[in-house]
Amino acid sequence: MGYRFDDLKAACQADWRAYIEHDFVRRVGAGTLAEDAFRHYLQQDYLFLLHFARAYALAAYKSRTLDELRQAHEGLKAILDVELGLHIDYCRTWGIDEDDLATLPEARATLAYTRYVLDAGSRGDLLDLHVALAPCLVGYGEVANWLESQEFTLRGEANPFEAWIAMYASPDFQAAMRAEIDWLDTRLADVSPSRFQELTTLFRDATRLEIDFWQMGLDRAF
Ligand SMILES: Cc1ncc(CN)c(N)n1
Repeated sequence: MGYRFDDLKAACQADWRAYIEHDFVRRVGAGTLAEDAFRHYLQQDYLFLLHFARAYALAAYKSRTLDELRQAHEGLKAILDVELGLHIDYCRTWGIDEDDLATLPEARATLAYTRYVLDAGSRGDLLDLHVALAPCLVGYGEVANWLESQEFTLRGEANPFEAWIAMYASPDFQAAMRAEIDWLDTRLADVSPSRFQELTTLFRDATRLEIDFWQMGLDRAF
């Protein structure tokens, strides 16, 4: 019997729930997050996305087939042309312009998470890299779905974070999340128990670094 993406989540259930249901996320849903905490998060997320674009470029380098190269190219385009573009527009509505973004100091949580993923991808193969990237892509899709299912979530214009939730609940983002899960399900089906343990460590570490990223926003930490 092969492994699936859900087995990775099941192996790190407590960390995964702590990530998806973090206080930062709850306050975004309820519309009660302090504005300066959200602004700090948005600024650091710009730096995060730049490094994640590099991770997709690394996925291209690690590719062995034309299909894998195309997949890496699509991932890179999705970050550069869609998510980063939306992010820059969205930052503007929060009073942060592109020049401010270009000169931001990098917080430790941003540094730790992004370099961890790039290192995991450099040392390992394409599957290691995808597993290290999965909490990012799959996690935010799940955060949006979880918020949409919660009674405390304030919908519509009354919630200052509505557009942020909508971005990750959008059909495009959800489709990208499902495609990533399908790809991981196919790859994980063939791995041995010891390889699955190695991948679980990567997945757990990346999930814990996502938790630190939310906390960095709440604490306005550098
Ligand atoms: C920290 C973080 N993790 C995930 C995502 C969703 N791509 C993001 N924008 N920022």
